[in-house]
Formats: sequence, structure tokens, C-alpha cells
Amino acid sequence: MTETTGYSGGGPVLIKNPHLDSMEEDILYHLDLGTRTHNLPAMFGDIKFVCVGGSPNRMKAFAQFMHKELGLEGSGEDLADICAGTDRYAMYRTGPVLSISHGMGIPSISIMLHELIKLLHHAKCRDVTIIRIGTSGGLGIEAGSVVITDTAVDASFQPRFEQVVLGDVVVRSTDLDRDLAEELLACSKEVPEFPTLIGHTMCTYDFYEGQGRLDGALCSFSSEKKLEYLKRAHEAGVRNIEMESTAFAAMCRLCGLRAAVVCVTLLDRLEGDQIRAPREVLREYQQRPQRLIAAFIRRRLGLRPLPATEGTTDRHGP
Ligand SMILES: O=P(O)(O)O[C@@H]1C[C@H](O)[C@@H](CO)O1
Ligand SMILES: O=c1cc[nH]c(=O)[nH]1
Repeated sequence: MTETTGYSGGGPVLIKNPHLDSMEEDILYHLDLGTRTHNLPAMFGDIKFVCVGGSPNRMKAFAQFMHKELGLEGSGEDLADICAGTDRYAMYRTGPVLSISHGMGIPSISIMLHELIKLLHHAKCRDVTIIRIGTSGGLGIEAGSVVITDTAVDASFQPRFEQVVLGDVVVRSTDLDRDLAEELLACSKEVPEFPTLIGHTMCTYDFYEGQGRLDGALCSFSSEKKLEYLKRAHEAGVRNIEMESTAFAAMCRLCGLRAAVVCVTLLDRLEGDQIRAPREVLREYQQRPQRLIAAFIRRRLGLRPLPATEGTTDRHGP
């Protein structure tokens, strides 16, 4: 079954679930929030930007960085984890920005997105832009480049997200907002210290065999077959590989959220599999999408560009 729904950015957050209206209470279990226990409109009603990424420490560091970038009072060091009651995900807010971790892979981001999208709906948020800021493996581009995704594709290079629902395969479109991608590319001129480009992002279910790596605990193919596959991906327009973008694009699109994926590349997969860059270099790499998104949010809020900024990082790295 193919399910397509036109993208509708800019308005309310749409919930595509007729059962939700008849529920007296909605418990967002993995976020440790709920409609009876929390005043969601008061807590989140004015959120305009949601940024998501795999690591809890990175998303805390991003919230602290944004706090400074927005010129808000205080150092931002004391921002509290809104989901502290659970250790599944971490969530921080500063001004109109919400920063949330999603763990690794499609099942993990998908659970978080179900609950986050319901949260934004219950909170009556409008005109929300959501951006995944992540890490990835590059294809034929310099390590440290930032890729803004135009289309998320699966491991067969198709722009689709397949999910088994009640035993049937449901296919969802993974188109992202082209205007938003172009707007982000324009903002990259404010952070010229690293290359930023637009390209397809391939999303896989695994970091090792699923991404054509030869260095996992299992490997069922030769190094020639691996290179042939990665080159085919490159020819299909893929510039980076990660593990969440198809589910993210499909869910946000269906729920009327304007969405983008912005990932730094940690290596060029045409040159190897192991991530060999020193931790210090990787820390600086993972700040790059943060710096671009800060420039974008500042521009959207009508704030002047800051002189050369540096993103913050967690001590743990990517
Ligand atoms: O957002 P992050 O950097 O966590 O995402 C990528 C994709 C996988 O979840 C993970 C693999 O190392 O990094
Ligand atoms: O190669 C990489 C690097 C980061 N994340 C991925 O999914 N793949």
C-alpha cells in the first residue's frame, strides 16, 4: 500500500489518528509527560523550532549554545532536562527552541517522534520548523562537510519509508521541504569555514553491513562489491549515509511539519570504514550543523548575524 499526503507546512501540527480525540488522557510515556499531569500549552505552546539529534549530551550542548546565540539571560549552563523522569530521551528548551535526543536508528527516532508530534499538537503549537542535526558517513565529499538533505532515500536509493503495519507494508514519501533546504544553504554563507552542500541522504537500518562496511562482526560481501554499491549510491545522488532520515522525513511530512536534515560527515566512505579522526576533530565536526542552525534561527528571528561563532559540544563527542 502506498500512502501519500501532501506536505502542508506553516500551520498547526496535524495528527493522523482518529482514536486520539476519544482518549481522556494521553500519556507520553517515553518523554515522561502527559496531558493530565502537565500543562502542555503553557510549557510548549510558543515553540517554533525543534532540533533533534542522536545523543543526549549533544542536544543539551546545542540548547546551551542556542541560549547564548539568542542572547537570553544567564549562562544557560543550568538548563534542566524536561524528560529527567526517564532516561530514554533528553529534552531542553531555550526561548522558542526545543532540543531533543532521539537515540540511534529508525525504531528509536520513530517512538520519540510519535510522542513529540503529539506533544506539539496537544500544546497547540503552530508554524513549527523541525530539524535533525546529526552525524553521517560522506560519499565522495571531504570529511567535515555538512550535507543538507533534499531527499532521504532508503538502501535501494528510493525516496520511501516502508513500515509494516498490521502485517502489511505501508510506503510513505520521504520528500523534505525544498525551500527550507535552500534557505539553510543560503545561511551557510554565514559559516564559510566548512563546506555545506545539498544532496540525497541514504538511511539504513544498520551502521555496519547495512552501510556496506567491511569492519562489523558480520560481513557477507567482498570489498569490490562494497565499493560498487557505494559508487552506485553516489551516482544516484547520495552524498551521505545515516540511520534516521527516512522515518523522520515521512513522519514530519504527514503531520504538517516543515522539516530538514542537516548532518556533518565524519569520513568519506569511498576511502574507508573506520572513523579515524581524533576526538577533538570529531567534536569540532559535530558543532558544524549546530552553527549553521544557529545562523538560520537567528536569521528567522530577525537577529543580526554574530561574528564568527563556535558551537558548543559535549565532552563525549559524537
Ligand atoms: O544524530 P546522530 O549523530 O546520532 O546519527 C548518526 C546515525 C546513527 O544514529 C549514529 C551512528 O553512529 O549516528
Ligand atoms: O558512517 C557513519 C557515520 C555516522 N553515522 C552513520 O550512520 N554512518
